[in-house]
Amino acid sequence: MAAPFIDIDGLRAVRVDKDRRFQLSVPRFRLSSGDRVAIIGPSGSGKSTFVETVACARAPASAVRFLVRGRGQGGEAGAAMDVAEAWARGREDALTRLRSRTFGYVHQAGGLLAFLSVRANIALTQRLSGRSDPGLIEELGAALGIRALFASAPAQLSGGQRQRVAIARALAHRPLVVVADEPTASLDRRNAATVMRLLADAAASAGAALLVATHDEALAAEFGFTIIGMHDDPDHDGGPDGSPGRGDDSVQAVALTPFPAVRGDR
Ligand SMILES: Nc1ncnc2c1ncn2[C@@H]1O[C@H](COP(=O)(O)OP(=O)(O)OP(=O)(O)O)[C@@H](O)[C@H]1O
Repeated sequence: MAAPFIDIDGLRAVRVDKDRRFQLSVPRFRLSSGDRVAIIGPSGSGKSTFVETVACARAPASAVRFLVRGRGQGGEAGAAMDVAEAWARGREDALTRLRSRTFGYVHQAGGLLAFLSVRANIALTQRLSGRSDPGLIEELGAALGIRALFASAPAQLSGGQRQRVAIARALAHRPLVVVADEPTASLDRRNAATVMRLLADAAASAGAALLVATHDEALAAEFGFTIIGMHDDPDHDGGPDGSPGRGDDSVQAVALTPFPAVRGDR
């Protein structure tokens, strides 16, 4: 059995506002090729914090183990990188390389660049990762039904069309892991189901793992996602950094439910 792309034990992420402190604990999380996982929870429960941390866009406060098996120079799945150590040592270049080659990111409202055409938006991830592949851009355009929109500007598209372009962009550099943060939040039910289907199919045919943050558990269940929820963390007892302990109203502490044993290797 191949090693997982993401391998996390005992991760803690912290966000500090003026008078409030939010802490997320992740006891264990693994993501392997072909996995389809949905992080479910109400607004403010830490879904974005989790997926951004997994995608190496946000530094963890601490982690017992945080390994990401990224793409090597030639595009193959390479050796695992110790992401917690890379953050701790300020290895920005290594983290940037890992992000641009390994992850494809779909933002809530598409996150397209207004001054670039649809085609140039899709090509962006290939440029950033140094993997030019015009043929794949054409293929994705056809598969996602946006080929006719390539010369358009993002402002000319509907919300559903923008999300399709965002999906194409997230897959154009052949990432190992596709991360989508509330990809259907701004869409009506029909468009949300269409976008989720396209996202799931595109990730599956690319052999990528898919991690989605959503408040729509029914939609995630419909598309066969393994569902992981957020819950209040009764064990929160203050951190080693001198953070407040249990019973302090200024701390909201939540934990990611441990990954369910859905496969024999977990
Ligand atoms: N910019 C910020 N600065 C400080 N704390 C923040 C910031 N953004 C969010 N938080 C805190 O982190 C917690 C988790 O936020 P996060 O965005 O991860 O939740 P979410 O589940 O993704 O919410 P939503 O569904 O509304 O996007 C929030 O409850 C808030 O207290």
